[in-house]
Amino acid sequence: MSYIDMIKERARLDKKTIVLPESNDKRTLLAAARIVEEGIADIIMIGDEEKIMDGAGWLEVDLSKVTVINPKTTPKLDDYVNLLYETRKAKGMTPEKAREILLNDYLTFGIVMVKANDADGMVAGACHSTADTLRPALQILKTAPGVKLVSAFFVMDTVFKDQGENGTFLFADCGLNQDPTPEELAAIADTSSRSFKSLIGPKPVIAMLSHSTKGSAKHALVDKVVEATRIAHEEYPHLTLDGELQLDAALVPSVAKSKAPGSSVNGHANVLIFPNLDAGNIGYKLVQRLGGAEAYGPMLQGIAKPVNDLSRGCSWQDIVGVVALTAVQAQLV
Ligand SMILES: CC(C)(COP(=O)(O)OP(=O)(O)OC[C@H]1O[C@@H](n2cnc3c(N)ncnc32)[C@H](O)[C@@H]1OP(=O)(O)O)[C@@H](O)C(=O)NCCC(=O)NCCS
Ligand SMILES: CC(=O)OP(=O)(O)O
Repeated sequence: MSYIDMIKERARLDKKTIVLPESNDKRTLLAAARIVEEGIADIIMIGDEEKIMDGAGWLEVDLSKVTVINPKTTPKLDDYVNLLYETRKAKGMTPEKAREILLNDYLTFGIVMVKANDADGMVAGACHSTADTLRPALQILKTAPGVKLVSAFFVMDTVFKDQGENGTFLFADCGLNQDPTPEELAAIADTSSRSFKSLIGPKPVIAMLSHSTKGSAKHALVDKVVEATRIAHEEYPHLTLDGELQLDAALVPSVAKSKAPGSSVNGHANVLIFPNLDAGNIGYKLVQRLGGAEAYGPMLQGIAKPVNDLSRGCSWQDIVGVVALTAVQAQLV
């Protein structure tokens, strides 16, 4: 069974309700139909029911089992206005602004539904930038208890079944934190280890990636990863983690032996922590587009409730996968 089929099976065991607010996006409509058909999650779409059903008609898909909420007609609007106002009033939110936002911004509407426990999670980003998708989620849902930093990871299901966890890896941060400090990189390694255990496999082996292996290059960029590795060892001593490592020293045992003898990673990394968002975002797209991997994400970790993003380049199948993963995250909240 493929990785994502296993995740779908887990999602079906305790069905959750996921909001897909981008009801004007064809891939989202196709995904919604498939998700309900396969029993992966119950789906709520936001918008005008007639338009959504017209779209379904054009695409020849059945959305009769999807719940549609229209912000303009829902009796819950006043409750949501109050919730958004209360959550953001210290940041200048007024009841009038909250109403205006909720009537016009379906992403924020979906996030407020999750905050109000009227849905278990949300997936969006097929036709919104990551910044526009994640900003309201961070502002309204905030971090999970005990977590300082939210970060974004991809589940990468590669064709290399003898590597990673049966070919599956976690890559972070590929979507949110642009230039994490050493402390933040160490924290990303820790939350990535937890995400790996909950979604991929029992034994995360974490590589702190760099263009240098164990001092082979000198530069401030290298110093940052060396310091992040030191902090990770100090703060999270239970992790199997090493750095600074080049990608080949992280993934190829023979290269690890020559470049980083004695490394606890030893060429068997299944969690790759990138030094910044340029490396992470370019890295995941290379593995997806030239390496033929399935890429599910950007998934958020460290946020209070599951809200996940998509690439604007996603397929409808990617959306189905991210919804299944979101439903499993929701089972674990
Ligand atoms: C997401 C992003 C827009 C947030 O930055 P921003 O718009 O400047 O927003 P701010 O820094 O003002 O943060 C907004 C809120 O989110 C919170 N926040 C931002 N980043 C956070 C993080 N990593 N963890 C936890 N909270 C965070 C802030 O504390 C702030 O909360 P507050 O308003 O209650 O004080 C920004 O990090 C970004 O653009 N990241 C890159 C996204 C991207 O393009 N990725 C590539 C494609 S995947
Ligand atoms: C994850 C990502 O890169 O998103 P987008 O392609 O939408 O910028």
